[in-house]
Amino acid sequence: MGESQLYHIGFSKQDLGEQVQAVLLCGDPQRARRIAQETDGVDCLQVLSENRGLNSYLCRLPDGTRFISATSGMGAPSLSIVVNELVQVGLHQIIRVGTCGGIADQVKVGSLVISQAALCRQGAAADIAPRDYPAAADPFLTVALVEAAQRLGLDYHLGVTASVDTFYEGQERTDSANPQLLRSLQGVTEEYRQLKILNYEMEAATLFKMGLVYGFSAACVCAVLAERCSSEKVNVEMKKQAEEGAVRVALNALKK
Ligand SMILES: O=P(O)(O)O[C@H]1O[C@H](CO)[C@@H](O)[C@H]1O
Ligand SMILES: O=c1cc[nH]c(=O)[nH]1
Repeated sequence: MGESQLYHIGFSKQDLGEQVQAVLLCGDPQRARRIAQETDGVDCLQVLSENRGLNSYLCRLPDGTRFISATSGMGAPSLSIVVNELVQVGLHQIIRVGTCGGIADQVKVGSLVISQAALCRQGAAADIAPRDYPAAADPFLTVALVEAAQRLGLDYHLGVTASVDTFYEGQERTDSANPQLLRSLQGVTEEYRQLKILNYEMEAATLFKMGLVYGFSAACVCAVLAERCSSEKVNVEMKKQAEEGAVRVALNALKK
């Protein structure tokens, strides 16, 4: 690794060559790879790094738009490191392309949630800004995602996301190694449903606070893989199709 390459993401500003501003950022490294190498209309110009499984790829769309497809890893601590380094190499626009569990009744498996803001139950975010600092997405980039979903005719919901630090306890799952939830977490999903929160995921709120504090545009589109008010299960049969919808929306929002 050369000296100017960032320690975790494993590439430097120089590796990007021409101007690149946007990143599609996924928790799953294989989703980042599929966007770059298996998506119609995406030309993968270079594997930038696979350091620590934080895969990143330099890509080009048919209209010439260059972007990076990259992995944040799961959860806010990993995302905070990757995003900090992406900003250091000059990236200004970060769209999280994730998966989530639906909370609101209308948020069904296979649909998409575009987050306008997030409830932040994330420890890492407290190292970025005070706890009460807003976790709001960039409005312009969020509208670009909404317009892309409309153009593509995909089923989407726009609203508030709950970003939490754990997939099991924090999302009120009891079918796990820890069936005994803290009293403070018992009933939290129903409380969020009543607060009109749309979905659970694990990175958006910290990304949004970082965007506002560091001065880059942040947005998030997630594919819905579970309906948490009726089940704890992730619907693996629908995963590929739902993820492809989120990827198409993000790519469509990037076009010049
Ligand atoms: O599919 P990704 O982008 O990883 O997002 C969701 O999936 C992971 C949990 O399964 C968490 O990272 C959560 O936010
Ligand atoms: O239920 C889910 C599904 C995907 N990702 C989450 O964080 N929760």
